[in-house]
Amino acid sequence: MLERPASGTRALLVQVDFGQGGIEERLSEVSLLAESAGATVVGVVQGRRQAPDPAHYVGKGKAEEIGLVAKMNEADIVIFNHDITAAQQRNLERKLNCRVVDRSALILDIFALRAKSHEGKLQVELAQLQHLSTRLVRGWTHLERQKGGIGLRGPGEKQLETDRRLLGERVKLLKDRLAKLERQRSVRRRARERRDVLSVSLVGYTNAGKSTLFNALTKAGAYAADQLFATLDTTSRRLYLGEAGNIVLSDTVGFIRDLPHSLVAAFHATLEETAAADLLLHVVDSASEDREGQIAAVNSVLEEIGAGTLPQIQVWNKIDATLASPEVQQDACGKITRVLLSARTGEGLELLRQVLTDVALEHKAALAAASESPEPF
Ligand SMILES: Nc1nc2c(ncn2[C@@H]2O[C@H](COP(=O)(O)OP(=O)(O)OP(=O)(O)O)[C@@H](O)[C@H]2O)c(=O)[nH]1
Ligand SMILES: [Mg+2]
Repeated sequence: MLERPASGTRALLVQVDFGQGGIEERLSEVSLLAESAGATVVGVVQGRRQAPDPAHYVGKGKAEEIGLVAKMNEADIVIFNHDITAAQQRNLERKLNCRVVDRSALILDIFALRAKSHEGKLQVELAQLQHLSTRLVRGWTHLERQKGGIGLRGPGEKQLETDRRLLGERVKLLKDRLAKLERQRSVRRRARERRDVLSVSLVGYTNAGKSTLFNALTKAGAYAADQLFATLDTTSRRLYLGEAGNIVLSDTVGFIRDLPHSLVAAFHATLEETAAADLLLHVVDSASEDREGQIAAVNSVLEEIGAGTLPQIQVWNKIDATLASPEVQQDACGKITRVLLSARTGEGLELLRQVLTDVALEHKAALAAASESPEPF
């Protein structure tokens, strides 16, 4: 449904500074997003504003500059690293004479490229249709207001109604199928819970190194790459920890700042699985300039999916790039807060294994104590 930038698509990036800071990091992130979608970045236009312009998002002069740079660099698309309204998109496309894509559409696009499992594909399609349906409605009201409905009645209106109805039917079908898969999944999860195995989820910003760490710990061949959203489907593996026995470790989809809401909604089953863990290992790219911003973005998605209060230990990954030493850090009460390691070189991996072993042993002891204590009735 959404047009996908074909590989080799020449993209011009637009980043507007509203005084929120971290512009360099935002620019390098959107470049990586564009490349992850298969595009080649041919230029960047930056601007500065107090607030978005209602009609064109950017001002008139800036729009002209974007048009010029796009033409000069033979750009096929202009990517705004912002969410723009359907009306702004239409106005811009007309003005720039070039296809315009916003940040949400770009992220949805990458998810569409990456989805492998049946469930993942259904979730992405649902998110795309929901993104589209808000645009149909918004586009409609916008035109209605402008032209008092004239020119929108008759066959055109019928077409829009039909599109909306078909869209609604497809959305309902997808939701039903996903609900069925979710029921099956919760049966599997209950079976796992009955075995009283500690379940640990790797969560974190996209590209932090979750899959690399997952592979290093479990020797599984999960796909790890220098791309955003390399992982979409949750993979779980048993991890043997000697005296503590087995735990279940899950590799999950990465988070990003301003994750499109339709995606969070469509992926809520996958995300809920994250929320069902006993412990979260929050993997952080400690070498990123935007480290603190990424940690905050991940914690806010965790809150959104009801996982904000789960026990969490941060794993500061990529210490080979920061030259820090492997280390376990604790707070004033002795609670473990951080493990510094490198999933790539393996430095500090043993420390993390030991931390997990201790948590698993505590979990076992707590379960044993609970089963020994008399039933409440
Ligand atoms: N220097 C360095 N690079 C690392 C380390 N761990 C992972 N990487 C690199 O970081 C990039 C992302 O790694 P992934 O494991 O795919 O990251 P992820 O968190 O699973 O990413 P998504 O699945 O896209 O959310 C890859 O290029 C890895 O090689 C590390 O310890 N040091
Ligand atoms: Mg991954």
